[in-house]
Amino acid sequence: MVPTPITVRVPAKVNLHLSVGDARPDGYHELVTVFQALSLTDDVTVLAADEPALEVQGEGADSVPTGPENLAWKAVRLLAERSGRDPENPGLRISINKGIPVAGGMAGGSADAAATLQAVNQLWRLELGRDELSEIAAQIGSDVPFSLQGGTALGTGRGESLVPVLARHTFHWVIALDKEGLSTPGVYGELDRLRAENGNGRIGEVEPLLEALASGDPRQLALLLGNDLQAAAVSLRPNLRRTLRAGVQAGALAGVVSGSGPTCAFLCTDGEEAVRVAAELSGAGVCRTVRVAHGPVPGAKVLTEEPANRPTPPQVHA
Ligand SMILES: C[C@](O)(CO)[C@H](O)COP(=O)(O)OP(=O)(O)OC[C@H]1O[C@@H](n2ccc(N)nc2=O)[C@H](O)[C@@H]1O
Ligand SMILES: Nc1ncnc2c1ncn2[C@@H]1O[C@H](COP(=O)(O)OP(=O)(O)OP(=O)(O)O)[C@@H](O)[C@H]1O
Repeated sequence: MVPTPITVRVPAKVNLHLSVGDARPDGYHELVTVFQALSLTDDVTVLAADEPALEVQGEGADSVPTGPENLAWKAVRLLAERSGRDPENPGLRISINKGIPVAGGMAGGSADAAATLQAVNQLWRLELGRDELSEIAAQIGSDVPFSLQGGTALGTGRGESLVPVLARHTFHWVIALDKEGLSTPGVYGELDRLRAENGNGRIGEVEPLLEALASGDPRQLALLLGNDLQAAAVSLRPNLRRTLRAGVQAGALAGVVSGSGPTCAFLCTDGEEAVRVAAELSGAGVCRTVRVAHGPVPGAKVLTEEPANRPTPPQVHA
């Protein structure tokens, strides 16, 4: 019997706190970060097929590679090797429906890799547990374990070592997408360059932010959002300064560049206020598109409903 296709929904992430240490000998930077999974999602469907194929639809689909460099194929190769299948001909077709901005600092490719791990684990009945999947996820990329786990988590090492964090209540966000993406290694490289030139501007300790998350008060959390990569992203994309200012002028409590950027995330007092801020920011003409989102949401999850029933995320075109 041909197994039924498996669809997994997987969230974007924002780093509420991203403290970047020095570059390590392996080229990675030591991080202390707090991830939150947001309600912008990709759906990844995996089904058995004679010829391997990968198709991408949705937000930014044209700029996503469909060949072996797609992180979803990397996930398949690792699971095939582990289960004694041919990594070059795994007998799978993958279909990705993107709602997460591509190259936006929201872990879009990592999300698809995490979703593929979940889907193929189920399709091939591998019965790999959470820890095993997490260990494979870390071989794909630093953000992939968090895409599997979701929620709110403290990440250390290169970001792959996770512990869940208590976050009371739901937080409401406005997400401003820029015209083009930024390269993650390029932004880390720019931070190294800026630090060599100007010394070590670093955000503070993570503990006050963890307390704000536990209190559930968005006003307290807003004061503590911070990202060491922000200066580097702004240096490479100076228009982000204007976007960050415009979000706060529109009524957000605070704004921060998401991960390596160029997406900016604005924290708002509640859901209604987020919709209002999104409309105003959209009218300011500083970014390509504005979305509203909330978090935390769960990590990669097999969908029991039909993907056709997927709710359309609220979207405001700038
Ligand atoms: C910016 C963040 O999104 C914040 O969560 C992540 O640090 C990036 O995670 P990612 O996209 O999964 O990154 P990876 O695929 O693991 O690494 C891509 C490149 O980013 C840089 N990189 C990544 C993670 C890290 N802790 N230090 C780094 O310097 C390295 O140049 C690396 O070659
Ligand atoms: N499934 C995928 N979806 C999107 N991009 C992918 C995928 N697989 C590989 N890529 C490549 O990865 C690059 C970065 O895309 P991605 O959307 O993961 O960036 P990002 O969100 O900035 O990543 P991160 O926040 O993890 O640093 C893209 O330009 C694309 O070439």
